[in-house]
Amino acid sequence: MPRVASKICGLSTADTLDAAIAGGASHVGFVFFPQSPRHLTFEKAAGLAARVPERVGRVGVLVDPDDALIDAAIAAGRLDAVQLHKTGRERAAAIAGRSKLPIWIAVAVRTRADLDQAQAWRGIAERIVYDAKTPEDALPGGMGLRFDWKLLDGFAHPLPWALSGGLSPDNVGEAIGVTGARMVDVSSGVESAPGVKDVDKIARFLQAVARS
Ligand SMILES: O=C(O)c1ccccc1NCC(=O)[C@H](O)[C@H](O)COP(=O)(O)O
Repeated sequence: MPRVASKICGLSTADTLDAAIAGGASHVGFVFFPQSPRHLTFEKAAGLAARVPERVGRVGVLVDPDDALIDAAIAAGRLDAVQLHKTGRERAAAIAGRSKLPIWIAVAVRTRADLDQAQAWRGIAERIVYDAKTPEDALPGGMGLRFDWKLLDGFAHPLPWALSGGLSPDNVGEAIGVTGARMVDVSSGVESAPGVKDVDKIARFLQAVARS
C-alpha cells in the first residue's frame, strides 16, 4: 500500500480502469455530469463498477445533483463515496443523510482565503478535495488547472484532504513534497485528449506517487 493514496478520476473504459487498479490507485472516480467529456451513462458505470475490487473505493463525482441523479449514480456506480462540486452546505448535508455515504467536498482554490471554506464542512464532509478554481463558464473540475501549492503552507486542515488540480506524472512527486498531501487526485493529467485516459500515463502517475 503506497504511503500516499491516489484517486484516478473520470475513468470511462475498462482498460484504463484496469490500469488504475493494477497500478495501485486507492480510489477511482466516475463522473456523472453530462457537460463533461468524462460523463458516464448509468449502464456504462454499472459495467465499470463491476470490475472494481473491494480494496479500491468507487467515488461518484457530481455537480449539485438532484435526488434522482444521486440515487441512480449510487446504484449504477456502486459508490463508496460521493464527491460534490458547487453544492451548498444544506444540500450536501441532505445528500449525506439520504445516501448514508461519505461525502467528499471539492473546495475551489485560487487564494488563501478560499481555503477557509474548508472549515464550513466539518460535520458534513469526510474529506476535502482542494482543486483549482476554474472559470465561471468552464467545468468545475477536470480542467488541468493548478493552484499555488504554497497556499497550503501552515494551513490547519479541519478534515482529511486530497490535493487536486493540474497534477501529472511529471509534477505529482514535487506536489506531494511541497504540500505533504497524503492523497492526490488526477484527471486530465493522465489523458491524451479531454476524456481519453491513457494507460501509460496512469501507470507513470501511480509509479511517481509510490516513489514519493
Ligand atoms: O473531470 C471532470 O470532467 C469533472 C466535471 C465536473 C466536475 C468535476 C470534475 N472532475 C473532478 C475531479 O475530481 C478531477 O479529478 C479534478 O478536478 C482534477 O482534474 P485535473 O486538473 O484535470 O487533474
